[in-house]
Order: sequence, then C-alpha cells, then structure tokens
Amino acid sequence: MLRIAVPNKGSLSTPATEMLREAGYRQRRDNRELVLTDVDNDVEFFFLRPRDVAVYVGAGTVDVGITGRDLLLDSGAEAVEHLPLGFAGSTFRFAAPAGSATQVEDIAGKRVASSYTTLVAGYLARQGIEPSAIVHLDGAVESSVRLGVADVIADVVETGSTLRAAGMEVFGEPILRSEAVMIRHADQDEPVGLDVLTRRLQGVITAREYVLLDYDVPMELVDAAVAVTPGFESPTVSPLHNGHSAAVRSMVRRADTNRVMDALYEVGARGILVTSILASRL
Ligand SMILES: Nc1ncnc2c1ncn2[C@@H]1O[C@H](COP(=O)(O)OP(=O)(O)OP(=O)(O)O)[C@@H](O)[C@H]1O
Ligand SMILES: O=P(O)(O)OC[C@H]1O[C@H](OP(=O)(O)OP(=O)(O)O)[C@H](O)[C@@H]1O
Ligand SMILES: [Mg+2]
Repeated sequence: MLRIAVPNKGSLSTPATEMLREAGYRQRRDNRELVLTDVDNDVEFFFLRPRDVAVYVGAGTVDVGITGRDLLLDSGAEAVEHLPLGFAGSTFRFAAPAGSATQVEDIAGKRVASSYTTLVAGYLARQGIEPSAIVHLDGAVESSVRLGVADVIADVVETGSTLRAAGMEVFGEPILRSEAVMIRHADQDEPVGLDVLTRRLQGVITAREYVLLDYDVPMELVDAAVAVTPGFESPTVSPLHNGHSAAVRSMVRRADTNRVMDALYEVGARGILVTSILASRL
C-alpha cells in the first residue's frame, strides 16, 4: 500500500487535499484525523506538519509526500522533488525596512531572521556573504526587525502585502521560486503505485491548466486556424454537414484562452466555444 504524507495545517493543507480528492482519492472529513486508508485505491494518507513531510520521506517511513519546495530545501532531508503541483506558488526573498538595503551584499555583518535558516545559511555561504547571525523564528518574521532581534529577514512572499504592512521592501534577487511539490526518497526504488498516483495528479494539473476549444472554420482556412491552436499532438478536424466548413477541437492553455479566441476570430473562425476539462490522462 502506497504511503502518502499530506500537510495537515497551513497554506498547503486545503489545496493538497482538494487536489487528491479531484484525483479520485478519499480524503478526511475531520481535521483531527491523522491517518486515512483508501482501500479502493490501495493508498494510505498520513496527515503531518508540512515541515515534517520531508523528514518522513527522507527517513523512508512514508513513500511520498506533498510539501513546499522551500520546505524541502530547508529540511536537508534525503528527499527529492518528483512532481511540481502548480499551487501555493511564492518566492522566497530577502527584505528589510524600506531604504535600508539594496543588494544581497548589504547583509554582510547584519542579523538575518527567517523560519528557513538552513536554506538561508546555504544561500549566503554560496554567495560568500557572512551575516553576523542567522536568527531562527517560527513565523511572523516580518515583525522581527521592528522588535529588534534582526536587521533583515528572508521569508515567503506571495502578494507582498504582509511585507508592505510591516514597512519592508524586498531586495536582491529571489532566493528561490517555490510551489507545492510531490517529493520522494532520494535513492530508493520507485515505490509500487507511484506511477498511478503521478498520472492521476498530472491529470488534475492538466485539467486545471488547459481548456478545450471548439470552433467552426471554412475549409480553406483550416490550416491558418490550426496554426493558432496546434494542441498537444494535433487538433481534431471534422467536416461539417454543409460541405465547406470544418469543426476543430483543440486543447489551449487556460491563461491564453482570450488571446487565442481573438486570433481565431481574426482568421475567420466562428462559433468559438470554451469548455473546462474535468479530468484527463494524456
Ligand atoms: N502566502 C503564501 N502563499 C503561497 N504559499 C505560501 C504562503 N505562505 C506560506 N506558503 C507556503 O506554505 C508552506 C509553508 O507551510 P506552513 O504550514 O508553514 O504554511 P503557513 O501558511 O506558514 O502555515 P502556518 O503559518 O499556519 O503555520 C511553504 O511551502 C510556503 O512557501
Ligand atoms: O506576500 P503575502 O501574500 O503577504 O504572503 C506572505 C506571507 O504569508 C505567510 O505568512 P503566514 O500567514 O503563513 O504567517 P506566518 O509568518 O506566521 O507563517 C508568509 O510567511 C508571509 O508572511
Ligand atoms: Mg506561515
């Protein structure tokens, strides 16, 4: 039975559970449940703290887990990224009170606070920059400068509104771009059942990322229209009953939908319809 670690709290918990449910797995109804066996799919879920997921996967006591790329790198565990999941996207960045730092070199001799101290220490060492101290905090790191325990911080930034509210600004290049990832052990054999889990999650990711586009176009314009919507392999083109037009079906990135519809209309396509994909296997 495949053993899967899932975050039980925090930003990753709800979207991870939703993705697994969409992929056809049973999920817990009560947040206090710690273990759940899905007999039909031959998998067992362990609901663990997001920071601990990589520790269990690295120890080999669970087969795979969902965590953040930043948490994985900070853990130092013997685990590797298996599949990026496309949610909980963020950057991990240095920040300081507005106007007090402009480049990463400004950190030399200063105190840096973070919840991700291993990640920060490794990054600064690779850049050859020596802070005077790296202060570990559990959260609310943005308050640490005002409260006098640090001069700069390194933290997760999504919209930047938490930083702004604390009067801080990012500086330097992003340390990393993070998102939720499925992780597995660094050098154990692929666990039985991981192929099915991976295909199912990939199916959800594709269904979220793409839409189906249908349109009608005069036969002589099919080539021009298909150039706008090449799809994955090749679009489906079916003759219409009127004998001089074709119906075309293709997959298009959700984010590109309106731009593609405008381009198709220009080419001469009409009856352009967009449909969401519920599930997929490519
Ligand atoms: N605002 C955010 N947007 C996107 N991802 C985030 C955000 N905050 C945290 N994360 C991601 O969540 C993971 C951190 O897990 P954690 O449980 O600490 O989340 P959290 O939101 O800080 O939870 P909590 O603060 O309730 O403990 C990291 O991968 C981090 O990149
Ligand atoms: O850029 P933003 O959209 O403002 O999001 C980033 C903030 O979200 C997370 O905080 P969280 O609410 O998890 O609190 P914490 O610092 O106590 O973990 C993260 O640690 C940042 O503080
Ligand atoms: Mg947090």
